[in-house]
Amino acid sequence: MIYNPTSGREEMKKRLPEILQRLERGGFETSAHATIGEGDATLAAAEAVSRGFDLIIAAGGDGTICEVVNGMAEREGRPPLGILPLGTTNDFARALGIPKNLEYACDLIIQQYSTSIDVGKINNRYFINIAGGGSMTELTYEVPSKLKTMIGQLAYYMKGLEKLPRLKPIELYIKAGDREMHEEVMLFLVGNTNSVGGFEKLAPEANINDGMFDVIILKKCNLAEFIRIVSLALRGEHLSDPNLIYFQTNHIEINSPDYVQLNLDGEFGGTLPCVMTNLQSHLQVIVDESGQSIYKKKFLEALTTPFHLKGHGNGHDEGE
Ligand SMILES: Nc1ncnc2c1ncn2[C@@H]1O[C@H](COP(=O)(O)OP(=O)(O)OP(=O)(O)O)[C@@H](O)[C@H]1O
Repeated sequence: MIYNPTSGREEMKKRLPEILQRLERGGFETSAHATIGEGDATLAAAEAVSRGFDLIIAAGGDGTICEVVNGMAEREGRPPLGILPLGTTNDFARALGIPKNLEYACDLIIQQYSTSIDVGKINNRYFINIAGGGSMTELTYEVPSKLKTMIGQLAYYMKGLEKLPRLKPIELYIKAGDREMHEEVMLFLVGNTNSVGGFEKLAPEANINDGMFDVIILKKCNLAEFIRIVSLALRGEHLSDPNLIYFQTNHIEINSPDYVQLNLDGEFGGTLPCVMTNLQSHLQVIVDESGQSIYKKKFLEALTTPFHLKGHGNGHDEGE
């Protein structure tokens, strides 16, 4: 297990022994590595593959999972990946239906049912959820970790509000299949899953193993339009808006005369130009076999079992 002790609200600092014990009880012999800073999860994952571990668990936010995937993606004989979501938003875990409750997420890993997922390759790096650039996309790595520890998701909204008055368009040259574009845009997002930045309906058509990226480009607009489109996106009603360009592709090249930073799964990922290719079904990831999260199942069980009330059982509250 490769875990980031600083992810989200730093839960792993307290819960490591309990989590390892749960996995051991589930039949695993475990070894844990605490990351010490940027890039460490990538090195640890590459080493875990060469040492022949049967399973690698990434415990952290999307940034940590992405670093782990970067250590595994190129290696032959890579084992499946398990996820313990510990970040602030956990878009990737949400897209795969992996519960945020750590006990349930461990139980899922113990079941060891895996499915293959697409991985995005961008220049010489990899992403699992999203690559993007332009206004607001740098927000995810500008929010200080301490602030996220203290106030969670709210830290992103605060930073977003602070940046709103300084929105600026960028000039992009885009090539994807037969499509060639030259546009002034506010931002571009290349998604691998349907869940981005806590917006669960941003790319409703996205499928985790269809071999396709979902590309969303917001054309140059003013502040009022920007806010209107963000609120439409929250409801999943944004795709037909004339300010948006939306298409699917498995390969895209983006260039710009401007200095444009790239955001890969919530972390800084270099600058444009970039070439992105979708590596279909490249990685095995442990998910819920029935497609319904254990958390949801237990919740539904609790609703439909008349005597599943407080004081019944061992008194240990496993709910979220
Ligand atoms: N020991 C450490 N101390 C400080 N930073 C670390 C440490 N280990 C890893 N990191 C950094 O943490 C970042 C990844 O954080 P991660 O995405 O897991 O959590 P988060 O940022 O709290 O969650 P979210 O992305 O949902 O907001 C990477 O930039 C990585 O370099």
